[in-house]
Amino acid sequence: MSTHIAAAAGQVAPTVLLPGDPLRAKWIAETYLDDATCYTEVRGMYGFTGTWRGRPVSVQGSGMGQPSMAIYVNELFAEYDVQSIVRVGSCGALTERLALRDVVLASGACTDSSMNRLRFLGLDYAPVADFGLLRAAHDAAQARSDLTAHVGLIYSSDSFYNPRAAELTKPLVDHGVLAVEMEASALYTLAASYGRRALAICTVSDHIVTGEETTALERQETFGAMVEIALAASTA
Ligand SMILES: O=P(O)(O)O[C@H]1O[C@H](CO)[C@@H](O)[C@H]1O
Ligand SMILES: O=c1cc[nH]c(=O)[nH]1
Repeated sequence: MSTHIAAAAGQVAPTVLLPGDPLRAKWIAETYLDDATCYTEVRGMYGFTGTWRGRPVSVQGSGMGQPSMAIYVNELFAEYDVQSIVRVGSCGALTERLALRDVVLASGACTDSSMNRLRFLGLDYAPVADFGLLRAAHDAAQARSDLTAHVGLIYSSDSFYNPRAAELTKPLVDHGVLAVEMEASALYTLAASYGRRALAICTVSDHIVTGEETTALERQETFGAMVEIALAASTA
């Protein structure tokens, strides 16, 4: 086992879906994977491995925010030789171009986090998605008539509650940023540093402009379209 994941060597699949919410991980495993077994419950951050259409797939909770996510992703890449990680998250829409439950395929991620700034000695690094995963996810999304998918930039914030949120997000929105969440930027940077593949797919769970929102149970159990796109893209 690694420091925070109780799996033995070989128990984690090369392809991992990564929701922030460990109960969304459990729901994904129970709903989509065949023969799923739980390989870790450490800190309640569940991880499961099963198969999807005959291909081995794991689903691992990451917790909220880049520091928590980075613990799991570092261990998945370094200790379990994971090759591809697709985050399946929720996000807040920053523009009326998006509607509640739309899906965002994050081509790149801006951030207010100091994690990249420290890694790159103060320089601005541009964390981007793996193009193959992004293209496959876009193809899978385009094949569906039940959702609207957007490809574009998102904002990975260290703060869910920020008294200066409107002031900080305005220039980002003015430069095309679609939505806010809390993990993609560091995920893309870690994938680049390990030479692995990563993509963040997020469903709009709340709308910062209109004030609409989903419930906690809906965020846990009803974002299936995003999961199906992630499974199709990561096993293509
Ligand atoms: O729904 P998840 O995947 O946790 O993602 C979003 O939800 C959490 C905040 O409520 C943050 O982790 C944010 O990135
Ligand atoms: O980080 C997040 C996630 C969902 N919704 C938000 O407003 N922020």
